[in-house]
Amino acid sequence: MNNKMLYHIGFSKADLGEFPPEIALLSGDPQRANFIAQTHLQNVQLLSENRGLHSYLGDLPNGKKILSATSGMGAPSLSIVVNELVQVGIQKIIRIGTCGSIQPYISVGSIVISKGALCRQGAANDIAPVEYPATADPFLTVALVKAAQELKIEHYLGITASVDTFYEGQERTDSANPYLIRSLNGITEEYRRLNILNYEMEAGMLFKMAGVYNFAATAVCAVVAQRTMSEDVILSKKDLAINNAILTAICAAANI
Ligand SMILES: O=P(O)(O)O[C@H]1O[C@H](CO)[C@@H](O)[C@H]1O
Ligand SMILES: O=c1cc[nH]c(=O)[nH]1
Repeated sequence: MNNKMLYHIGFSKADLGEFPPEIALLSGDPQRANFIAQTHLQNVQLLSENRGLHSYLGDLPNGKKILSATSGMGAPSLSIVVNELVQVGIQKIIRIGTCGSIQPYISVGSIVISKGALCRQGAANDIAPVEYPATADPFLTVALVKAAQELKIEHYLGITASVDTFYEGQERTDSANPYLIRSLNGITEEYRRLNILNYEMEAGMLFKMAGVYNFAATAVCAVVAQRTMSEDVILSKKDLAINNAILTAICAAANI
């Protein structure tokens, strides 16, 4: 570890000041990283906007330093960002994402906290063998659950399916691709029966990296689609769901 500027995230350890943060809140969407910083942090400093990977340094209301950063979409982009965040000293990562529920009882607007992931992500095989477990840090995960309980936010704790594609990999047929390969036909129903709660595209990679690099990670995702009913993202409830995930992560971060 040194003070070199990291090529993709666009800042160095030295930019994090005398008391650098241990925790990063990691959003797929740069606008979410910005919103978290502007709405929930104090003394906010923009670190970089390189390649749309917006990163902000700020303080939680209790004074704890924290990063709000962007992973981009999918495992390859997340792997680059997380590698560089660890190089600048980050030791705990909470992914704040969006997801599609695949269980009929998990509605849009609620949140899913991942205790582990089925990792169907090609890039993750560069980190560890396919059999390597993609598990969340138990302490960070319990902190998320306690926060959701305290805030009275509807939440579900369980296993997430992390896949590489939003359309084919999540068995969407309302797309430009007229053909879904046979191995993906029926995959959502199979996962539903295997007690998997939701689809998203980063947690599995994050959890495998955490195991191999030896940092702590967890994930909370806003439910923005209900895949037992429709393939669509429900835009009218998206902000509510995302706010629920953010509030939960901020409260948990203050307590870890
Ligand atoms: O909202 P984010 O954090 O990007 O997460 C989800 O949204 C994207 C797809 O729309 C994927 O990155 C998926 O994991
Ligand atoms: O259905 C969804 C919604 C958000 N993100 C996903 O990956 N899938």
